[in-house]
This record gives sequence, structure tokens and C-alpha cells, in this order.
Amino acid sequence: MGQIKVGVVGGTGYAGVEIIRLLLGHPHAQLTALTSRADAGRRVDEVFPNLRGYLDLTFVAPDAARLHDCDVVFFATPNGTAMHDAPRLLDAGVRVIDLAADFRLQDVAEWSRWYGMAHACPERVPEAVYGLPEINREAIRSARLVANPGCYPTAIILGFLPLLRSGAVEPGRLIADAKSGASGAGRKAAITTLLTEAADNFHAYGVSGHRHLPEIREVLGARLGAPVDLVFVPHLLPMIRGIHATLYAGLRDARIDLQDLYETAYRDEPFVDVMPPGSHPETRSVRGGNLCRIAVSQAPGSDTAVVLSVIDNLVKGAAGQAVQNMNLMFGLREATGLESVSPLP
Ligand SMILES: NC(=O)C1=CN([C@@H]2O[C@H](COP(=O)(O)OP(=O)(O)OC[C@H]3O[C@@H](n4cnc5c(N)ncnc54)[C@H](OP(=O)(O)O)[C@@H]3O)[C@@H](O)[C@H]2O)C=CC1
Ligand SMILES: CC(=O)N[C@@H](CCC(=O)OP(=O)(O)O)C(=O)O
Repeated sequence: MGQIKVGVVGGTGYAGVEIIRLLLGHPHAQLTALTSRADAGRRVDEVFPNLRGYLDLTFVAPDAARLHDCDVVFFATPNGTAMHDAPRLLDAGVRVIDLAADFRLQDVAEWSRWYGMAHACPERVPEAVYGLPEINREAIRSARLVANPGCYPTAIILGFLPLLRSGAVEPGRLIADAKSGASGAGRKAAITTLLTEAADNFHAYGVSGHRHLPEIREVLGARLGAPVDLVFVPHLLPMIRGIHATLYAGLRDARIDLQDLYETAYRDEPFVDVMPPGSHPETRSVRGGNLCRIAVSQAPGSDTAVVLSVIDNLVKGAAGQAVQNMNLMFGLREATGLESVSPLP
């Protein structure tokens, strides 16, 4: 096949530059239009010296007509951006993958409550496909508009899914205790992610309600055909990349073979690795890669399942998953360009 012409709106953010990094190693993608308002006119490799020698492109303003020449445009922009610009691109026949939350919730009123703004194109929301290939692979293949999942939801949904699908747990009594590295907050300046605030420190945030909560509820609930509820507490870890989610669920029958349940559920998934019994997945084992590594356990005599789920928030939690979705949308092998091994240490 010919090269897929790719645009990235928000090419100077952490998720955007990760898409650029991944697509430089993709045999069928041609980076065509990379946007930034602040850095328009600057060479990409001047802004990101790690890319010197790999591409010869200059950032352009996001309204550049050149986006219309693309086959697919990734929006790696703040929430509330793609909903203004995606409709024109879709009307011009360009496929859109939004890494933000604009099209993740089918319940638009709920979306507006959590995101604090009116939706600019509620009529386009029903056509959006939630881009978690492990649950929506077939719909993604024919989608024109993909809502790439949030980073916490990716780790948490993949972690809970086998338990819920099998009916092994009560869907209303789940607990997700999750930690993220600081790159999850993006590249913009903010006090909480200053080195002097985040390093040698550890704290929870969003305990009274984080916007990923309705996303997890809606996606799992739709999958299950019944309401799902959970306690979700995110934390900020003094590291750069990675999410570690520790998930707890009460088992209906403590005799279940959890290892077999998870191995069977994810046997054919290229990007979910169910580790052997007794494993403790490390965030560095998925650093820079598109894998979600999962370990599941149950203490002797306990009726609580404990699931450990790790991802790189910028890869399986954002850019890698977006490229996985692009591969599906363009009929490519799903793992194309996503097969690098994480470095240790
Ligand atoms: N970081 C992560 O781990 C994850 C992020 N996401 C989501 O991906 C999106 C990008 O995140 P991240 O890369 O961290 O964010 P950053 O803050 O690092 O980058 C944002 C990018 O968007 C551009 N931008 C900002 N406002 C606009 C606008 N109004 N129109 C066009 N471009 C704009 C910025 O450049 P400029 O201002 O120069 O135009 C910049 O390139 C967010 O929605 C985030 O929630 C999802 C999962 C994980
Ligand atoms: C550490 C940190 O701040 N993480 C971010 C997660 C950002 C993200 O992936 O979320 P959206 O795409 O849904 O905005 C947060 O909790 O807001």
C-alpha cells in the first residue's frame, strides 16, 4: 500500500512528540503536517534535538490547510480542542484520532458536567468509536473518528475486564488505586509537576472525583450491559513515565482460577501480557512500549482478587494506542511500528 499521510495537531506536547517518535519507525506512515501555535515556523529537530537526522519538517500553525491533505489526523491537544476542528476534517474525508477526551463519553451531558464546557459537536459523538482495541477491534477497523482512551482508563479497564466479563465479581464494588508519572500531566508549566514539588514526594489527587471515573464507568458498563461502579483514586508518582494500577474486586466464588481466566481472556492480544503467578509488573518493563502487563493474585483464603496493571501512559496510554488504532483503521497489521522492547534499567 502507499504511505499514509499523517497530521499531528499538538506535535510539541508529550503525547504528540511520542506519536512522531513512533511513526518515524513506521514503514507505512509519512509525517506530513505537525502543528504547534507557539513553535510554528521552527524546525521539529530544533525543538526536539533527539529527532535530529530523522526528519526534515517544520511545525505549522494548526489551521494550516495542509491538514486537509492528510489521510489521518491525530489530535494530541487539550480537552475541548478537537471537537471544534474535527468535523471539518471528517467532512473532507480525513480520518481523526483524538487523544483527548472530546469523543470518549457517549453521554454528552455527563461529559459537559465533568469537563466544564458545552460540547461543540454533540451530533458527531455517536459516530465516535472508543479506541481500546481489546474491546472494540472490529468497530475501530471501519471507524472514521476514534476516541483514544485516557491513560488511567486503559490500565484500569484492561485490568478489570476479565473479572467483569466472566461474572466473577460484583460490578458495583470495585476499587482502583492508581499511580502515574508526571508526564501524564503534559508538558505545559504547572506547579505540581515542578521538580521541586514532584520529586521526593508522593500524594493522591482527585479523590472526590477524577474525570476518568465516568469514562471507566461508561465503557465497562456498556461492555457488561449493567452499571459498573468503582472507587478510583489517582496518585502522582515522582517518576516521568508509567502508570501502575492496583485493582481490588470482591469475588463471588473464591475458588475461581484467576490465572487461567486472565490467560484465556488475553491469549490472542498482541499488547496485553499476563505474567506468571506471583509476578509484580514494573512500570519500567513497559517504558516506551505499547504493552499492558498484568498480574493477578488472590491471597490464600481471601475472596478478594488483586490485579496489578502497568502501562506507559504516553504509549499504551496515549500515542502507542493511537498508532495501534491507526493500523486497524488502515488495514495494517496491528503491531506495525509498535514492536520495540523496553530498555532496562
Ligand atoms: N500525557 C499523557 O500521558 C496523556 C495525555 N492524553 C491526552 O492527550 C492530549 C495531549 O496531552 P499532552 O501531550 O500531555 O499535552 P501537552 O500539554 O504536553 O501538549 C499539548 C499540545 O497541544 C497544543 N495545543 C494546545 N492548545 C491547542 C489548541 N487550542 N489548538 C491546537 N493545539 C493546541 C500545544 O502546542 P501549542 O500550544 O504550541 O499549539 C501542544 O503541542 C491531552 O488531551 C491529554 O489529556 C491522553 C493520555 C495520556
Ligand atoms: C499525572 C496526571 O496529571 N495525569 C493526568 C492524566 C491525563 C490524561 O491522560 O487524561 P485525559 O486525556 O483524559 O485528559 C490527570 O490526572 O489529569
